[in-house]
Amino acid sequence: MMMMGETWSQLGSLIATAMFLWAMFDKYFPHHLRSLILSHSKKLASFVYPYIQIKFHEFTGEYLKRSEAYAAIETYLSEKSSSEAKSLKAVVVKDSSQPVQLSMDENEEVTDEFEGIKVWWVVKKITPRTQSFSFYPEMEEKRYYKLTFHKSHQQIVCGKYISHVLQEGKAITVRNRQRKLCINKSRKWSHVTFEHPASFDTLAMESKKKEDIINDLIKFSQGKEYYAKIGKPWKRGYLLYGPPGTGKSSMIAAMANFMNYDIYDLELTNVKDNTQLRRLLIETTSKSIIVIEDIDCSLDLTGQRKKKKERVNNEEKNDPASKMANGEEESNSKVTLSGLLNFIDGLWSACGGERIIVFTTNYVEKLDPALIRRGRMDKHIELSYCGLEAFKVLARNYLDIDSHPLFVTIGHLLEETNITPADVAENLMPKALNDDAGTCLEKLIEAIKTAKEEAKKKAEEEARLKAEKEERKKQEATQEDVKVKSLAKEVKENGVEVVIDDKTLAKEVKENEVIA
Ligand SMILES: Nc1ncnc2c1ncn2[C@@H]1O[C@H](COP(=O)(O)OP(=O)(O)OP(=O)(O)O)[C@@H](O)[C@H]1O
Ligand SMILES: [Mg+2]
Repeated sequence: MMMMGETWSQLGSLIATAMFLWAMFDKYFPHHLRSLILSHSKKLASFVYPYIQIKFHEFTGEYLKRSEAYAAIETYLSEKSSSEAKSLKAVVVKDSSQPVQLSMDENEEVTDEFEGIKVWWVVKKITPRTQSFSFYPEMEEKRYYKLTFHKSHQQIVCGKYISHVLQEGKAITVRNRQRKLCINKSRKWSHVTFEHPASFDTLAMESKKKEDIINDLIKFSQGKEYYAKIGKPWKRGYLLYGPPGTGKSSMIAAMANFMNYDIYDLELTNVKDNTQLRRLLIETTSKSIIVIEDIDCSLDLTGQRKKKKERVNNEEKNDPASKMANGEEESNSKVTLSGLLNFIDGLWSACGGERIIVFTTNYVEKLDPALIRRGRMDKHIELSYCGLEAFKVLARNYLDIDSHPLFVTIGHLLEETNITPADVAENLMPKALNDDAGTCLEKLIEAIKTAKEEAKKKAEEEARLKAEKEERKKQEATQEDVKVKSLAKEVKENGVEVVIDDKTLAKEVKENEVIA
């Protein structure tokens, strides 16, 4: 069967040849007569062949780079090709969840419709006339897509349809691509396929909070024009904070899966200096989440780098965050707070666009306010201990149940106890083959009771230590008071009339002691 677009195309070529022959007779015709004939012949051609053709070549430019438009068209047409074209070609696609993409073979034609307009696509190949050796034989064979449409639709096709094809082709590529989890070991990013199964459905937290985050992400992903309008780079910062095991890392994975983004897990201690940090940033692609986990532990980001000894005070000695911030963690990094701030919202951070930056921390109060102020970290999300609503999500995930008589007891216990979703999840996992939901819930109840008991003991112990400390302070104060009074008495007895209040005297006595 003769193809519609092809028939017109051949007719067009015929007319073009005729026009060429006319032009060859150029010199035999006087100028005014020649232009008259040409103008009429064009009208005739347009009347007989009222179609326009546009070619999209596979390789373009000086360095014969594969055209993005060609690739987008190929992807866009791949679904239509597999249902319409009789001869197909398998194209291997890198980093895609569909590693083989079917595309139409040479001279195959597919039809497409857009706003009631019919267009025809055909793929053509030009083989070079001279047979010469080439390092890139695939570039020697010049392929192109030819789009044919009626000239009355030129405005819609050139204005809307082509950009629709290119956008949709790119969107399909993004949808099908395998997402990456990138890590910075040395100066460069290396990546593995990102396959974390977490989703907002499996994330245990209050539904209102979850909805709020999802809406925020949707708004961000649709905000290209909005960000351009308000003159801000298209990026958003999230600060996730809360105790260990409350789901901060799981939330990042859920965000990446929801947005279909890559993850760049930035290990600041592996970054040599601010210049390297900037370079790593430039190498990130758009549609990605840049993560800095445990930002409080990553580096000393206090701005002014104080001496270690100055900063350590006794109360902080056992705190893991301060241990690392004080340089007990081995790191040769010279990344500074200002370098990091520049990374987040300096000029370089705007290249690429559509990026989310996430910081996580267990100790939000230890972070420099400049680092997490709104505008830099736009949304602060607290992930906290497990409540009844979060527990129900975990029960559905782990036990496939939405209700159970024991839920009431668990609800009461969770109200009184601080237990992380990680601990709840661990206790919900069946330990033996014949463990049913009831058994798992009972085990969880035991675990919460134990946690409650431990917390009570810990609180009692802390209260005891506090009381002891206060008692010690009181005793010290009394001793000092006695000392001051006896000194005052001594001064009086020795006949020296001193009018001095106790506090000033105590201060003087103390200072004298120090000098001695
Ligand atoms: N909110 C949650 N919803 C679902 N699962 C959770 C949640 N919180 C914790 N978990 C479970 O506990 C495990 C540990 O959680 P996750 O690594 O996300 O905690 P985190 O807050 O990042 O902890 P850390 O501060 O130690 O990095 C997860 O693999 C997941 O199975
Ligand atoms: Mg984590």
